[in-house]
Order: sequence, then C-alpha cells, then structure tokens
Amino acid sequence: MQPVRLDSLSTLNYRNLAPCTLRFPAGVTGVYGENGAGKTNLLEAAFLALTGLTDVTRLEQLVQQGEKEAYVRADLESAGALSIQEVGLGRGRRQLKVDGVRVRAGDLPRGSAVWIRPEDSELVFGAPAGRRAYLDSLLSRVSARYAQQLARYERTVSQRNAALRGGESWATQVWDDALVRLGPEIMLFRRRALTRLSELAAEANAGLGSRKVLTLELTESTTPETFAADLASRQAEELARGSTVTGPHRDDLLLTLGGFAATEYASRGEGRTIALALRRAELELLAERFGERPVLLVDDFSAELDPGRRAFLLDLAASVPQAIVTGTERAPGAAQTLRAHAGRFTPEGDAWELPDAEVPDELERRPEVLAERDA
Ligand SMILES: Nc1ncnc2c1ncn2[C@@H]1O[C@H](COP(=O)(O)OP(=O)(O)OP(=O)(O)O)[C@@H](O)[C@H]1O
Repeated sequence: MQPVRLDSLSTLNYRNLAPCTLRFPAGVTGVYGENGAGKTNLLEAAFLALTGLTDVTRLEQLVQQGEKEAYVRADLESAGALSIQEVGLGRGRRQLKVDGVRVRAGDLPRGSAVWIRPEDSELVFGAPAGRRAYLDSLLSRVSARYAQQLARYERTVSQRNAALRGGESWATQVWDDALVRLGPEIMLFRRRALTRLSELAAEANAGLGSRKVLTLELTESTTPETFAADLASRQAEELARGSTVTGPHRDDLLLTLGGFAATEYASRGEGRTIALALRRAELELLAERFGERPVLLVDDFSAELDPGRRAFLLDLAASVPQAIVTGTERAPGAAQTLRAHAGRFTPEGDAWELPDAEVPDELERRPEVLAERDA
C-alpha cells in the first residue's frame, strides 16, 4: 500500500504561527515545546492543508488576530504523484486549490490524514451529536455520495424545522418527500460502513490491551422502511416542538464495552482507550478505502499518562509511513525533532527546515489563493 507523504507545510497568518515552511521526512517528526507554543495549531494547519477539512465553524478563528486572511499549503505525494494543495481562509470563506486550479473541498484526497487529539475522549463521554459528527465526517470522507446526500438531508431538516416553527403544517409535506428520499440512503450506508468500522475498532481496542469487547452499533430513531410513517405519525409533536424529531439526524452511535454502554459506565481510562481505538479504526478504514496510508497527526502524546496507551500511540506513529507527534516532551525515536516556541519551530539535529532566507521569499509573494479573492 502506498503512503501519502507530506513533503512540506507552509503557513501564513495561521493562528499564532510565524510564517514558515517546514519539511517533513518519512517516519516520525516529534514536535515538543511548552504549553501554548503552537503545537496543536501546527497539526490543525497540516490537517487542513492535507484534507481541506476543519471542524472550526467560524473560519476567522483560524486567522491570526489582527490579520484578515490566512493561508496554508501542503506539498505532498499522493497516488504516486506530487501535488500542491493550498487553502486560503478569510471571514466565512475558504478557497482551495490543487496545483493552482480551484477545487471544492470534496476534491482533495479525502483519506490523506488522521488526527488524534486528547479531546477525543468526548467522543465517548459527550453528547450523541459528537459521535454522529465523528461517524458522518468519516463516512463523508469514505464516500463523496454520502457527503452530498447528508448535506442535502441536513439542509432539508433545517428548512422543515423553519416551516414547523412557523406552524405551517401544510408546507412540511414538500420537505417530507425530500427527507424520505434522502434519509433511507443515509441510514443504509451507515449500517453497511458500521459493520467494518466496528470490527476494526474492536481489533484496535483489543490491541490496546483491553480485555473487554468493544462494539459499535447505531441507535436509530427510525428505519428506512418506517421513516415515512414515523414522520406522519409524529407531526403534532413536531409542530409543538418546532423540530423534526425522527430521522438519521437523531441517531446515536452506541459504544458498548463488555456489554455496557460506554458513555455511562466506562472509566475515564477505558473511555480514552475507546477513543484511541476509534481513531485507529478510522485510519484503517481510510487506508482500505483509498489504498493509501494516511499521514498520522498525534496531538499531545505526553497528555497520555497511562504507559500502555502512550506506548500504543508511539508504536502506532512508528508503524505508519509518516506521522507528526506533538508533546511537551520529545517523542522517543523520532526521525526529526522540532522544538516549538512562540509559534516557531526549530529543527534539532539534521535541518529539515528550509533556510530562513527562502521562507519570506516564497510567502511574501502574496499567495494567489488570497490575491484572487480581491480581484
Ligand atoms: N487566531 C489566533 N491568532 C493568534 N493566536 C491564536 C489564534 N488562535 C489561537 N491562538 C493562540 O495560539 C497559541 C498556541 O495554541 P496551541 O493550542 O497550538 O498550543 P500548544 O502548543 O498545542 O499548547 P498545549 O501544550 O497547551 O496544548 C495559544 O496561546 C492561542 O491563544
């Protein structure tokens, strides 16, 4: 299986990062430094440049305070070819280019990175919306069709909710037809994908030393067969509440550990292990789907106090073709180590960073992605 290879990452006006171009070798790059140095921001920028994706809803948050626009660029090798992916960000706007040509987010290689974060535990202990978002964002990467149908479905639910809030029961019929067309496809795709995802997560959970079996199931508020009837039968309740109460947007991803619902019964440590298993499963599913090993981004391995899980994270990073691992201490066995300080990254040992002189030269020519927007 071929790897996705991030050759270099450039950023301009991105959060607290100083303008930079960093080069990344194969293997593990360890990034260490004090709290607030910009380590998470670097991984976030790498994830954005590799996939075009961010879970930040207000894009201006990503732009350095006092600036209007930000820019990230990845020079990468995917499917055996070299390409340049650029993302320009402004207030509520995101522009993407591959090799200089404007593209939509779905056109970037969707399986090129996986990001593991300490806050992933929220997938286990948080609200159903977080688990749904995990599943939906993963399946949207696995299938462009799923992403498209889900976006249409979610738009329809918002429009239907607006009609319900306006008390326009007659108007909901239009939206009902669209929901009944889109919903079952979403439910069936989720069911199919979950079979494989559940196997991969169970394997990963066992690999983390857990003796309890992990399962993933959907808790569905309706079924493809009964969706139309369920919508019709709950209309009075929906008008009273002003929202659509049945459909795949209400489903939960039920995680069970040793037969018990993990959200309610798992210990913090077990929850953290499950979250890692889910990310590992994501990595494997994307690799199976696209035939390429994604770049692995591990945020704050040193937050992992349990030696077993620390070792798992470091072994996982060492087992993939390329990983960037951050922490407040050095990641052992890294091919390259960068010291992070106040938004800057200084290589230790062999210099992979481009010489300073080259950096402004490249980034000072205002990236076309940004310049074009003003035209
Ligand atoms: N839009 C922005 N403009 C300027 N600075 C920002 C912006 N967004 C975030 N920051 C700052 O970036 C700094 C670095 O944050 P980051 O989360 O990357 O640190 P970190 O090195 O991962 O720290 P930790 O070890 O605590 O996780 C923070 O001090 C934060 O306030």
